Amino acid sequence: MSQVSTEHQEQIRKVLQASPLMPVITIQNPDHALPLCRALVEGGVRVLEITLRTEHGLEAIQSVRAALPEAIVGAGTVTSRRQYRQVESAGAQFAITPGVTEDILDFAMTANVPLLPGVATASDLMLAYSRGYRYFKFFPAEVAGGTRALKALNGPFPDVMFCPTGGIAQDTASGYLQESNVLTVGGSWLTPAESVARQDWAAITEIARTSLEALARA
Ligand SMILES: O=C(O)C(=O)C[C@H](O)[C@H](O)COP(=O)(O)O
Repeated sequence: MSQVSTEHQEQIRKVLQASPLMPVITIQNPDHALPLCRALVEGGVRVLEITLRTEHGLEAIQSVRAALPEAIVGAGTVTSRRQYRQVESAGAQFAITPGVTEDILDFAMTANVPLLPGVATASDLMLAYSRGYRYFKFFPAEVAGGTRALKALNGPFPDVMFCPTGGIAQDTASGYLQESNVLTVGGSWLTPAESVARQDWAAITEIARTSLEALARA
């Protein structure tokens, strides 16, 4: 079986180590992409997951990459080869899938940018682990067992590290980060829809800053 390159795995490790928080960003209005991402970076959070949940995702990746060189931009909700190629062309520095298929795991090995595959079960993990993947998004984290599931998965897979995402909030993030197999935590709580709709970028910066401060105290 083909194996993912150590270079791709190194790149993903560096991304996950660059920030304890990874905001999950869904762009409803293309004009919001840049000020929103700038606000997060100003608050100290520079690894960003911009999802393809809306039609504005690709354009947002492109504009943020061009205007915010200090940010590390990943593309989320990638579920097909076609989308993988599109996010690479838009300039994404890594891709994230909510789950795994053999097809996407194999395709990602041949791609230019590395994949952070999403897993929810030991079976998902085995599919990717056998191909050399060691870094994963754990999704949907809260409903798939939260920190107890991560502790349990650490038994059979002690050399695997996670970015849990899904249902995590500011006050539960630190509990996840205390797990030995968690490098960073993802979520949409860093970009509340009401603040974005009001274009209250100062509030976004403040949430990023206070979330980081809370982790530093924990
Ligand atoms: O869109 C995707 O590709 C996903 O994998 C799902 C998101 O990462 C989570 O749904 C975010 O979870 P919340 O923080 O609970 O909003």
